[in-house]
Formats: sequence, C-alpha cells, structure tokens
Amino acid sequence: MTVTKYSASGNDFVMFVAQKKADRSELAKKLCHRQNGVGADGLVVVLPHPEYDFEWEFYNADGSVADMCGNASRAVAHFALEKGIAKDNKAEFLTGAGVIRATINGLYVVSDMVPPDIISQEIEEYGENWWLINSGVPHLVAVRDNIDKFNIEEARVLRHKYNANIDICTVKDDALYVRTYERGVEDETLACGTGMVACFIRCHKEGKVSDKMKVYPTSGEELYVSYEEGVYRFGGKVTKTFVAETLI
Ligand SMILES: N[C@@H](CCC[C@H](N)C(=O)O)C(=O)O
Repeated sequence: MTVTKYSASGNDFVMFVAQKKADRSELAKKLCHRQNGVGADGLVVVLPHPEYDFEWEFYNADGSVADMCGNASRAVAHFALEKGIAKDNKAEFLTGAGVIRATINGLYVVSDMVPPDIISQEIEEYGENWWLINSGVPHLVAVRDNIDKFNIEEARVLRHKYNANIDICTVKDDALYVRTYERGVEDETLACGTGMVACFIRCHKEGKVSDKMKVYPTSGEELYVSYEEGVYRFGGKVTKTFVAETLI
C-alpha cells in the first residue's frame, strides 16, 4: 500500500486514499508505531463523498477514532489538492465533528474550524481553573504565567477523568504558547491544532488576546489562530515528508 507522510506543526500523520469506509483501527496502530511501522501521531484515510470533496476517517496512534484534528485537517487538504481530489486551492471535507473548509496556498494551509462548544468554565483541579472546550475534540485548558513545567502524570489523570486532551498555555510578547497532552497518543505531542484553537478561545473570551494571534506549540513552529466573522481560523505550514510503499 502506498502511504504519504505529513508533518503539520510537528504533529505527524500517515495518509492514504481508500474507496470504502472500514474499521482501520488495527492498521492505524501498526502504521503509527514508531519502531515497527511508519511512525505517526495519527492516520488519515481519505474517502469519496457525494456532497463534499471527500470525507475522512481519523485515527489516533493507539487506534482510537477522533472526530477532528486541526493539524491533520491542514495536511489532508494539501494531500487532497495534490491528488486532484480537491480543486482550486480549496478543500471542503466531512469530519466526525462537521465540515471543514481549508484554503491551500503552496505549503501554507488555513482551516476554518467547526463552531466550538464551551462545556464548562468552572473545573478546579490541582489548584487551578480549567475550561472544558470542544473545538472539534474535547480539551481541558489552563492559562498560566509560564508553561515551562508540564506535569505529565497530572495531565494523564485529568485526561482520563474528563476524557479530554489537556492543554496549558501562556500569553507572552503578543503570542500564545501552548503545550498539549494528547488523548490517543497518551503523551505530550509537538503540537495539537484543536488544542491551540481551544487555548485561543479561552484566552480570547477572557480578553487576554486580540482577534488574531501568533501561536507557538512545543515544536516552536509559528502558526496563527484568529476569530473572524464568527469563525475560528487556524493557519500554518505543512510539510510533506515522504511517500512510501508499506508492507504492513
Ligand atoms: N492532534 C490533533 C487532535 C487529534 C485528536 C485527539 N488526540 C483526540 O483524540 O481528541 C489536532 O491537531 O487537533
């Protein structure tokens, strides 16, 4: 099987085109395995759709299905354009969280995110206030003075208690800095798109950021999140790493 590997702000994905929906959970685990497979945070399968350019199946590295992935939404838009599945530098596709519209400009891809749901602003854990926000998938978000220290054991406890990804963020020098413990990878990843958007949403609602902010995840890559005409928008570069024939 031929697969394409992408990195989007440090989140990495294996992707391929298929014709029919299937349970590809075991395949996702094998392909995403860092030693015995291709190695990735997630698998994206692009499938035909009668109304949109395509629809996707998204799997985390542990084989679990997730409704949305902000970084993969940008990478798959680039992939679909190259394959001729999307046209005119635009991709419109169906995810478990709803329809994503992406604009592709070379390697720079911007996704219009699905409308978020702020589930709770009143969660108190480990001496701080967390907001539970669904920005496509659920994120528990705390804002701190600095994010140098991220207690992964505590994040793991919260991840299971709330069945959410866990994010800490800080605003510094007109930019937002974000670290995310990801569900389904079960560790901190180099970046998480829906996590960056969820952090922006909380900071924006609290008046800590302007309508458009540079955002830096753990990888150090520069992205932006904005709130324009009622839409949260997430943009940055994607990297097509390689195309390979797998024997898995
Ligand atoms: N890395 C993604 C989010 C992928 C899904 C997440 N791990 C979950 O299971 O909720 C992103 O860039 O948004």
